[in-house]
Amino acid sequence: MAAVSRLAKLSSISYLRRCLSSAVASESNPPYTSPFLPKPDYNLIHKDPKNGHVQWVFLGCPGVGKGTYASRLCNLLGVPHIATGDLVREELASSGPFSQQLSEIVNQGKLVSDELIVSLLSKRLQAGEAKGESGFILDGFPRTINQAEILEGVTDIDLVVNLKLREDVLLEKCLGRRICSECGGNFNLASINAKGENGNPGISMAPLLPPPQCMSKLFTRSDDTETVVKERLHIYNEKSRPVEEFYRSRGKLLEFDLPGGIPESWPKLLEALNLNDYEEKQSAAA
Ligand SMILES: Nc1ncnc2c1ncn2[C@@H]1O[C@H](COP(=O)(O)OP(=O)(O)O)[C@@H](O)[C@H]1O
Repeated sequence: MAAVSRLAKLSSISYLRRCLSSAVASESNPPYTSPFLPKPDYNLIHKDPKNGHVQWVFLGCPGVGKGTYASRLCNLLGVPHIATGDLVREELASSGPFSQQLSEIVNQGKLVSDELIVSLLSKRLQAGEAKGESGFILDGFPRTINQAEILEGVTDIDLVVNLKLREDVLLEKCLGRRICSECGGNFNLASINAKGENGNPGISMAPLLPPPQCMSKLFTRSDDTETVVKERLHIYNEKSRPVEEFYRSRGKLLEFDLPGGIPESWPKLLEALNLNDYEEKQSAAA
């Protein structure tokens, strides 16, 4: 973005480098190893995932549920959930210097410049570092090959989860999405019953209804209209789909086809991540 100087770009990228490498290099916390690397060390994740050494990325089309599943995993593993879409919306709401430009970009379903996203992400990491955070699950970043290369230049990502769902279902989910203006909770009013097609099974998802106290405070994201969602899906295919191949070729991509709503998908995702026992132990200890 023109308003962000090249110097600011360089300093934010170097800040990202410092933050991320300090999280990786801490001696008391040896680097986390993903169970999906070519030579997996399944023990590490079961020993103490609460040590914060999770450096994961969630990829997937708009509406697939990156935020829902990434935030559940973050709660389970005790690491921060960093969603660049949330950072963009916070910046928009703050009426700061970029908010006008951002609102035009977001409401057309386009991507914000790599420069500005890296700058917002760097600020978020700086704030987290000040609070003693380590590890992360990134949701919605990287979204371009350039962003993936910047990230690769500053730290090792252990695992990239690619959530997948049919495009007709993605559209219905985005149109049904509602957010509570008070608690920030994400809900969905859509009741999805998509028939099987091309040899693939049908898919059903029950609505994710808000509690009664949120009902009157629900709003729809301004970019969740049919035209804008279709544009976001188009941009995903053009700019973000290549990021899947970027990680696939590095042996870091875990493909996960969502079998249904949260009740069906969450246990299967934990199983795919080798975390099902871990959740049971956590609940027993709680
Ligand atoms: N990594 C990124 N690069 C560029 N733009 C981004 C990025 N992350 C978020 N955005 C902007 O914020 C908007 C909302 O992002 P997000 O909440 O992740 O939505 P989605 O449901 O499309 O995954 C995007 O459409 C885009 O304009």
